[in-house]
Amino acid sequence: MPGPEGRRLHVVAAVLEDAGGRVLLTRRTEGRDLAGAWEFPGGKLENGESPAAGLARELHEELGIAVDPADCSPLIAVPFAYADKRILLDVFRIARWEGAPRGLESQALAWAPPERLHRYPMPPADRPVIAALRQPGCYPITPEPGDDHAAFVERIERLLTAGWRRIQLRARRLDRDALRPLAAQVAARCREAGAELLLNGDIALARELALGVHLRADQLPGLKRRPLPEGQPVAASCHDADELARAEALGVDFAVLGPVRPTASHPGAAPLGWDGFAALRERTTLPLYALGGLRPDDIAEARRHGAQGVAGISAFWPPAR
Ligand SMILES: Nc1nc2c([nH]c(=O)n2[C@H]2C[C@H](O)[C@@H](COP(=O)(O)OP(=O)(O)OP(=O)(O)O)O2)c(=O)[nH]1
Repeated sequence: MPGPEGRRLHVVAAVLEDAGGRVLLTRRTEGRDLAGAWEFPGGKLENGESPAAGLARELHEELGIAVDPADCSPLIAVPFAYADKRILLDVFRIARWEGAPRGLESQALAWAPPERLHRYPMPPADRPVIAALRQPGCYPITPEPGDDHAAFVERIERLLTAGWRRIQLRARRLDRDALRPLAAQVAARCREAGAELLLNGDIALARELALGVHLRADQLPGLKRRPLPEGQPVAASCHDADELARAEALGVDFAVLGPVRPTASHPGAAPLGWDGFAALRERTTLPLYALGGLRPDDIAEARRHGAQGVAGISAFWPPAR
């Protein structure tokens, strides 16, 4: 593995979507790194080029299309360490272009429906990009439910009305018998709204109620395999490289990494800062939510550091009525 001092290549890549929402992938040709893998079209930035101008150049050279750099909007920038190099995979959505894409370098092209993207063998650095395209950008976490469960459920409904589609129910002070009916009620509301619900920590209850589970970091060493089948989401809370490696080896779907900033809920924890977050991001393919003193409008900054989005409690939870 290259050390942190190793040079980082700035790679720009494009998400081009057709009228039906399909995404253009190109296949890496023989004789290059990662030959045969499908990828987002693009390439290495040249000295002095702005990312959008470099991407327009690459798309013209590789696909014969004309793109105005003003039509490139940032999606996510993923710092990633391969065995022999470090890259920043800087991905942009392209709002419009002129010409029909053709493989001018003998590369195969495929228009992939978004729900099938994960079936194409792609470089490891692309996993968080696909997550940013397909998965919710925010992951609200509930505070403790307290005694008034009806008021709690009403606030969950407001989270759903606000458009959040992936929620963690975090009720560590309720015993399982008290949690079961509340979790079942919240799960029913989430299902109606087409939202995912992950239960903090309680694998057995998640299994019983067919929910997802969000694993605490201290649960990771005791698990030998992913505790729920594919299709039932599994996530993990992580704070360092070891925990991320454990979560990835278990096959979790995504992780929450923090704290990025100081936070009232974890006053003793040393904040990672965005640079610390990005350094940990380099060593894992897991889609990550950044956590710790963040708000929904921090999503653009989170994506500049390789997170697909932000998670949090207080900035998401609606006020009492
Ligand atoms: N274009 C593109 N490159 C990607 C993606 N994901 C990913 O890890 N990469 C990596 C592969 C390469 O190491 C680097 C892109 O560089 P490049 O396309 O100029 O190709 P290369 O390193 O093989 O260099 P060369 O042989 O063309 O000179 O970024 C992706 O989705 N699109």
